[in-house]
Amino acid sequence: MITTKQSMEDDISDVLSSVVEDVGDAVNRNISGAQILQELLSAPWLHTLLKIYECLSQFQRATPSPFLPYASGLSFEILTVLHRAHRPSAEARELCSLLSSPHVQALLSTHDSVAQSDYLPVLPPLPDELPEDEEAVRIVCLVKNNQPLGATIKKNEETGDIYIARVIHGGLADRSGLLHPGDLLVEVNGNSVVGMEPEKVIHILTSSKGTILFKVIPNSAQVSIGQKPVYMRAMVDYCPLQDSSIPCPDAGMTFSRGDLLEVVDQSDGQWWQARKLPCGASFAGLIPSASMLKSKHQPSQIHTCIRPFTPADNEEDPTHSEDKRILTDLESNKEINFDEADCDVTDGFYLAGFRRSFRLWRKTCYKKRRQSCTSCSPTTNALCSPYEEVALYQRLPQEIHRLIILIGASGVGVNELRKRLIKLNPSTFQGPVPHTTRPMNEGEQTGRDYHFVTKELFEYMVCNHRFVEYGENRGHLYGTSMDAIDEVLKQGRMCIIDVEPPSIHLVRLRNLKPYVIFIKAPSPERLRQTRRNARIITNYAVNRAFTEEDFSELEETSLLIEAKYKQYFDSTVVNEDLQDACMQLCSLIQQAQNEPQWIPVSWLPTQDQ
Ligand SMILES: Nc1ncnc2c1ncn2[C@@H]1O[C@H](COP(=O)(O)OP(=O)(O)OP(=O)(O)O)[C@@H](O)[C@H]1O
Repeated sequence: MITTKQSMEDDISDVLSSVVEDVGDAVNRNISGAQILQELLSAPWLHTLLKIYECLSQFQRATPSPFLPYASGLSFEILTVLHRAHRPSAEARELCSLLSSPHVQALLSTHDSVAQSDYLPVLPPLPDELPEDEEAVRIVCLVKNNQPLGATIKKNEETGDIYIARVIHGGLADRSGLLHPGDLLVEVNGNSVVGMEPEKVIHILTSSKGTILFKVIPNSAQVSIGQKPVYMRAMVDYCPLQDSSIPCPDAGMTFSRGDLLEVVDQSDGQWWQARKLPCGASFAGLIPSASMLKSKHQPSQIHTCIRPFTPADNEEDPTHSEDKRILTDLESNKEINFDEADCDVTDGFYLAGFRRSFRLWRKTCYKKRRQSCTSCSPTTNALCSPYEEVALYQRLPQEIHRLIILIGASGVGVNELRKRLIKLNPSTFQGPVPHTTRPMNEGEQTGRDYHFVTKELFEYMVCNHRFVEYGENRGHLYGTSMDAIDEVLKQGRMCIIDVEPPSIHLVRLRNLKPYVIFIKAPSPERLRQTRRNARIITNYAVNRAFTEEDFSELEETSLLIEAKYKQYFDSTVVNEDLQDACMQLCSLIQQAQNEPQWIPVSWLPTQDQ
């Protein structure tokens, strides 16, 4: 019967072909309507459909079945025979090496598992006495692998009941879909757990091997809402092992400032579940919620200045009161005017912001800086929100470029790198023209060398928060203004600035969307090797070689900046070889401008923009 049916299906297209033929004959005999039927039946789509149908029926009939369920055994036998051979041929040796390779053996073993339908571990039989009401109790059988179970339990002290407190996202319990927070645990592996201490239950769980059988009463109020992950940048460090309030330290996740976290569960007001990105772990870990973490971290007491404080900072600047300021050029042993140009022109483009006078105000003691240490410290700011919600953002071609900020310890090479970048492509990269209250020198132009302004105007700009940074040196004020940055960006160029780390938060603005690159000092040995012929500018001398004290201070400051501000860094470049560092910077900047990057959600364009 089946055979007849199959052969009928086989021949169905032949039958149809003959129908077409017959209809063709009918057309020849001028039978009405036959023409239409013929066109229909000879349509290519109908033939394609029939072909597919035939293929499917053929596949259904020829269900593949294993020729031999024990391919590994056969391979073993062959290998034994080959090993026994006295003088095996080249082919036999090749076969021997093929069959003993781990890949082939794994393949054969997989073949055998499939052939024997050995997909799952054999589960123990369900208990005989199942209650009538199936909904009342759920029997859950989980097969333990090397992963933790991924669930925490808690005890109701009044009733002695043990509940599932939390199911870790992506863990074994979560993937089973059978255990949920609030489920009442009745038995584990046949042991009643009612009234038992949670530690004892955990002991049963950890000491069980293979399968674990749970009897639970499902939480009837349970609502499973699939939460959309939220992405956060950690602004503080966290270690669950040092946190006595965490309900289960083993389930906790360590993170440090700057880490990107994918928060997958925020249903608990105190403990969230998150994964660190880029994602290595398949399951999440417990982290304190923002409010919880905030309550743990009280703002730190003292603001540490980033440059180590030296005794010289306490001394009055000897040149401060002098009208004519002098520096010594150690190479030529000459006294030089401190306002002497240290400028450059490349391809007709003027390199602004590299004047000695401008760079020197930063080197004056911190007491003369016009920033208040407490208000400028981003640490206090960061502690206000231990997580910063972020989202992927890609700049659109019509948008202005993101502001590029280089951060680094004094002397690490920030100015050198910035200058090299601008020289490399002056029509793309540019620095902002600084403001100063010092008088204009001969040959200088306002808006090119500096924006020369009156003290009153400078102070007015300060009051209106127009400066990213400003300071005083030898009686004159110097600063980098927001307007100067905007000017570069509006010209369609990429603005590259370097700021002192405490000023980062002042430029973390939606319109600038800064991309911060930390210029890191290389290892102590490489630092000394590479800077053998380098020259630095200090408060009293230009072109002075690095001293051992300079190197130590640079290393210390570099570490300090990294430790304190890394949550603001989008990337890091180690300035070992200048050319390499410059190339790395170029590629990072291109990525920042043209590829998706994580930015705070508060910087994302709003709908009306
Ligand atoms: N990778 C490097 N290899 C060798 N020399 C370097 C390297 N990077 C920078 N230098 C040299 O080190 C000296 C100091 O660099 P630079 O003036 O750029 O420091 P800086 O970080 O801008 O410091 P400051 O903020 O104090 O001005 C310069 O002579 C510079 O050419």
